[in-house]
Amino acid sequence: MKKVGFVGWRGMVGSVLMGRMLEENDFAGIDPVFFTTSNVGGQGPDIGRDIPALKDAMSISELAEMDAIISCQGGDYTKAVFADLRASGWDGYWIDAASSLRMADDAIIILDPVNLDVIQQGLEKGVKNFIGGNCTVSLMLMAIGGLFREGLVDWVSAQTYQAASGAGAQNMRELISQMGAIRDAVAPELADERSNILDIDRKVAEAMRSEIFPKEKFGHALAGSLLPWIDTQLENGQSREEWKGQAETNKILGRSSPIAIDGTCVRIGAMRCHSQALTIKLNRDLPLSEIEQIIGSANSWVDVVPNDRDETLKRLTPTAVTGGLQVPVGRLRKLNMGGEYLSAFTVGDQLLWGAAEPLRRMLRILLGDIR
Ligand SMILES: NC(=O)C1=CN([C@@H]2O[C@H](COP(=O)(O)OP(=O)(O)OC[C@H]3O[C@@H](n4cnc5c(N)ncnc54)[C@H](OP(=O)(O)O)[C@@H]3O)[C@@H](O)[C@H]2O)C=CC1
Ligand SMILES: N[C@@H](CC(=O)OP(=O)(O)O)C(=O)O
Repeated sequence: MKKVGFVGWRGMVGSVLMGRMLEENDFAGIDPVFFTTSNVGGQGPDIGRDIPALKDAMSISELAEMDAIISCQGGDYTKAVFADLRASGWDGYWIDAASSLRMADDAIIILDPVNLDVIQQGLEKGVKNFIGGNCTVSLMLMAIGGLFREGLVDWVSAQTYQAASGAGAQNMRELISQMGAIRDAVAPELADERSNILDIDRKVAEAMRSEIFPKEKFGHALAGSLLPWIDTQLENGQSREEWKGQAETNKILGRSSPIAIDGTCVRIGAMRCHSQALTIKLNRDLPLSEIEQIIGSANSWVDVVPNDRDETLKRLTPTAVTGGLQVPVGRLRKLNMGGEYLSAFTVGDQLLWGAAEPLRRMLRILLGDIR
């Protein structure tokens, strides 16, 4: 029985992880120990069997008793304990949803349907740090990993439509509050079918620009609008989210000669699904049917949606995809620029493949259940 410590299990990503682990009976093969930063001695989650009281997530000696630790607690927590834990001589497996350790030389970014070979080679070499990738990058690779696997990609430009969940649980709540505030600002006019739409529009804009509009978390109106900047500003003009596209994709794929990936990352008012419009420069002019076959056979979750209006609107939206592991990719067509220029649109649940799912699967890899 492997002792596995869980930190951050009651947060948003952690709760999704717990739900998936229960669905997949992942607790059966391990001896789980739950940690907390706020409620030492309290009750852990209901996993259908007795578990010890919550342990102190800041205690290096208690963490050091674990064979593996899965953290969904966030980057600040990782920065606070990881170095001290390793310095104490702890040699267990560290599996983390936070970005802090992703680009470290002694860490592998985990997305096993795409890079199981890289993970296995790392394990053979003694790598002990396995970090979940950025949600946008992971979902892009789940969608078009087949094209990378076949060596067909010259470059990718990704224009993203990212959900509120990527900014955190409180931001999801704020998005809904913003929607409510907009509706409340024009409730009488909406109830009157004869009211003037331009009056409604003016009142909505006034409400969204007003001082009392709920925007503490996002800093701006997201509902009824969009925010074309995610994460911090870099000197080269990219946002950090945009920078992650190339850096993490190439690390996940284990490439020494990087493939160029770039685009504009945009926050929109979806709840937990990130969408992306991809322009892919192929190095060969392959027939679309062959491209669809390569994309669709890359893993068990990618789902090629025919480039048909009704099918697209039924299957390729955040509403259709939310809460599911399938990663649909559609709008596949050659662009006017030429036969090597492919357009695609993909949607994925960023709390599943974008956060929790690679972590639980890494545990299964360590247990020898995924190979
Ligand atoms: N949100 C996302 O889309 C993604 C997030 N990540 C990473 O995962 C980390 C955690 O993200 P996320 O799950 O969104 O963070 P949350 O804020 O939901 O949870 C983090 C921790 O906050 C504490 N907490 C305090 N109040 C509450 C409350 N009311 N309900 C639940 N937990 C509470 C809990 O710690 P305790 O029990 O110890 O008090 C919890 O583990 C991020 O910092 C990021 O590094 C990675 C990929 C995607
Ligand atoms: N930055 C992502 C969410 C996230 O947590 O990313 P990362 O794991 O790279 O910090 C978003 O806002 O949608």
